[in-house]
Amino acid sequence: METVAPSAVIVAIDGPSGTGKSSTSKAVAAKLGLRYLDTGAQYRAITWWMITNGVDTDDPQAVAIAAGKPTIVSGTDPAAPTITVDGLDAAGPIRTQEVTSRVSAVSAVPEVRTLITDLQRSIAAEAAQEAEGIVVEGRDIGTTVLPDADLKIFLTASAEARAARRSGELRGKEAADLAATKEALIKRDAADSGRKTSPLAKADDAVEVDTTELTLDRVIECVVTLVEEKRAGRK
Ligand SMILES: Nc1ncnc2c1ncn2[C@@H]1O[C@H](COP(=O)(O)OP(=O)(O)OP(=O)(O)O)[C@@H](O)[C@H]1O
Ligand SMILES: Nc1ccn([C@H]2C[C@H](O)[C@@H](COP(=O)(O)O)O2)c(=O)n1
Repeated sequence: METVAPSAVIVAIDGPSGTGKSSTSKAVAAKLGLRYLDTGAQYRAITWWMITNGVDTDDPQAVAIAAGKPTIVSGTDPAAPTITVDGLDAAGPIRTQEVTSRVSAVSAVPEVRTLITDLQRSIAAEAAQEAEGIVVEGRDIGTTVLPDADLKIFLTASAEARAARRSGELRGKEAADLAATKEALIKRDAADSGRKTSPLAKADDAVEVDTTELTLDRVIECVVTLVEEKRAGRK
């Protein structure tokens, strides 16, 4: 029988693209001594594998057949998260524009979701047994992957704020204009929210935090407080 450390805490952080899930989750995990899992990176990794192996990402059947082939490994240290595919470091390649534009199609394929969801659950279970717990961020963590999480957070922000944040990241690199960035965000959110299998959604028992007018530090502080309250309430 699996044993869970009595103090272990499982935190699910979901929300649309650019709301601050990764930045917040990493910082909260680091501050509280928890592990950290970026589930978007796993969907990006399998997408990258499909592209480099010539699988047509617009063909759900082809994606489903290939889904079990790559081995994806996530490192969960919030100070240095890692992701490998078949032993290769995929941290850089999974952030390309090509992967970003194809990841929603690949992640909508049920066979892909089943495999990645199982992987996510095993990583969370290991963190609950061997560590103080984990912060898992994504789109369907509170609703599907870890419905019994101790704390569920759903981050939101206006499309304008999210596009401005993303453009700030891209400045000097791809120099994407604000309108195009906003349009791409809205398109990806619509695909992620509209798919049949475990779409992007707020769990009924999630705490919603609108980050539009909040600094990142304020959001981190807010989530740390919610986790600490949850832990204190269990003593
Ligand atoms: N509250 C905030 N105020 C200002 N900038 C923020 C805030 N939260 C996050 N950011 C910045 O916005 C950008 C996107 O944040 P982050 O990558 O954490 O979002 P995300 O929700 O994980 O996005 P995605 O789902 O696309 O991976 C980063 O440059 C981050 O520093
Ligand atoms: N739990 C998750 C996490 C991510 N995805 C898909 C949908 C996203 O557009 C894509 C990339 O995520 P990001 O790196 O932007 O957080 O991965 C999902 O379906 N479920």
